[in-house]
Amino acid sequence: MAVSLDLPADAALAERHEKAPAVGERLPVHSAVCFGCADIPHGLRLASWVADDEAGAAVVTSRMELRPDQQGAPGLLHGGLLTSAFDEVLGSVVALVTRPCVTARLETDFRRPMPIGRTLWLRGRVDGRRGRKLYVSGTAHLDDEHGPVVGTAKALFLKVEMEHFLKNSRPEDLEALGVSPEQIRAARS
Ligand SMILES: CCCCCCCCCCCCCCCC(=O)SCCNC(=O)CCNC(=O)[C@H](O)C(C)(C)COP(=O)(O)OP(=O)(O)OC[C@H]1O[C@@H](n2cnc3c(N)ncnc32)[C@H](O)[C@@H]1OP(=O)(O)O
Repeated sequence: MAVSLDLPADAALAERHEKAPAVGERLPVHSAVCFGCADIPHGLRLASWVADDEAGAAVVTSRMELRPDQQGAPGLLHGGLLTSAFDEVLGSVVALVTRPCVTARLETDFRRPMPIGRTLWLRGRVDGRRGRKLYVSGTAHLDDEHGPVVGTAKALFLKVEMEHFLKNSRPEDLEALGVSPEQIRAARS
C-alpha cells in the first residue's frame, strides 16, 4: 500500500543549508546532461531561482517555456512532462537543504490544460524533514508566478549516500565526472 505523503506532525522545519545559494540567486545546472535543467535541445530547460518563504523554509521558483515538441494532445503539454518538471523543481529545492537526495514518491494533480507556446511558473517548497525523509510540495501556474494553478504535486525525497550513485550509475558517466574506476569497483565489491 502507498505510504502517505502528508507531513508528519513531528517533522522539523527544513531551512536552506548555510552554503546554499541565497534568495534571488539563479541555480546553476546540476549536470550538463540533465533532462530537467541543462540547456540541451530535448530537455525541459527549466530556469530556477531561490525564492523567499515567510516561515523560512527552502523554496525554489522555476520557469518552463512550453514547446511544440512537448505536446501530448494537440496543442497541449504532455502530462508526464509536468510530472518531470515537478521532479526537477522539487529535487532542486531539496538540494538547498541537504544532498544528495532522490525521489521516492511523487504525486501530480493535473488541474487545467497547459497550452503550448505559454509559460509555466513552478514553485517547490520543502515543507518539513524527519530524518532522511524530506516532504515537499509544488504548484504550477500559467503565464506568471501568480497565474492560474494548472497543477499541484506532493513528494517524498530520501537522503542517500554517494554510494547510491557509485553503485548504480553507468561507470562511464561517473568517470566523466572525475570518479576513478577504483572508487567505482570499491563501491561495488
Ligand atoms: C559521484 C556521483 C555524483 C552524483 C551527483 C548527484 C546529483 C544529484 C542530482 C539530483 C537531481 C534531481 C533530479 C530529480 C530527482 C530524480 O530524478 S531522482 C531519480 C528517481 N529516483 C530514484 O531513482 C530512486 C530509486 N529508489 C531507490 O533508490 C530507493 O527505493 C530509495 C528511494 C533510495 C529508498 O531506499 P532505502 O534508502 O533503502 O530506504 P528504505 O529503507 O526502503 O526506506 C526508508 C524510509 O522511507 C520510506 N520510503 C521508501 N520509499 C518510499 C516510497 N516510495 N513512498 C513512501 N515512503 C517510502 C520507507 O517506508 C522508510 O520509512 P521508515 O520505515 O524509515 O519510516
